[in-house]
Amino acid sequence: MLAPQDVTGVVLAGGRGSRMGGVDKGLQNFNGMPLALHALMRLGMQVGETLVNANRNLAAYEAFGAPVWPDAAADYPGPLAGFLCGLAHCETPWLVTVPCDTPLFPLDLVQRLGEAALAQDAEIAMACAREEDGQLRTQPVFCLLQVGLLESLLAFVQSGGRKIDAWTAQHRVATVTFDRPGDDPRAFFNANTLDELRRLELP
Ligand SMILES: Nc1nc2c(ncn2[C@@H]2O[C@H](COP(=O)(O)OP(=O)(O)OP(=O)(O)O)[C@@H](O)[C@H]2O)c(=O)[nH]1
Ligand SMILES: [Mg+2]
Repeated sequence: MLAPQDVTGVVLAGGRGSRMGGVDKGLQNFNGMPLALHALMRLGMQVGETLVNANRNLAAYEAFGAPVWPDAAADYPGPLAGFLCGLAHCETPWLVTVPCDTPLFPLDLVQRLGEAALAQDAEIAMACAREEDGQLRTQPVFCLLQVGLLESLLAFVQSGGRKIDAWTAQHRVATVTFDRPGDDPRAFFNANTLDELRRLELP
């Protein structure tokens, strides 16, 4: 088993939130608490250290109590910028990423990704789950990464790469499907719009 103290968790909150009208998505309330704080608390139970990657309203994120780091480049190159930021500030052998907009993600996310990574001697473990349309799809923003991948990711992003799957395909990846009896079918539902956010709040 991967020991929680060997893992740093980063909450990805550095996007533009354009489908939400340009608001800072991580600071929008979900059941009365900012989305990114939900993610941070859920992740904090599963790992030794946590970080937040955000590019706006840094003081609001700092109030959550974890270190906050913005992207090194200010041009919003996408979620991989958050992976880079997390790897650059990670002091443990593994980093796990979660987006700020998926507040119901599994409480055993890190444990199951870690088990698969170790069992398959993988450098990366990625979640896979059923979406609202019923289709199973990889969930590339839920990723467990060996910290030594920083150089590889830096080279990929510097050469213009933006797609998570295109980068992870260069490495040994274990895919973990969260589709067991007892798994919450809504665990990976995310909120891209305010409507989706209100719908996620329903029981
Ligand atoms: N650091 C960083 N994170 C990003 C960037 N773009 C997206 N993300 C994060 O990656 C995750 C998935 O991205 P999206 O769901 O597309 O979120 P978003 O980009 O804020 O929203 P849209 O602008 O509507 O696409 C979210 O947790 C975002 O915060 C970026 O340029 N930099
Ligand atoms: Mg986006």
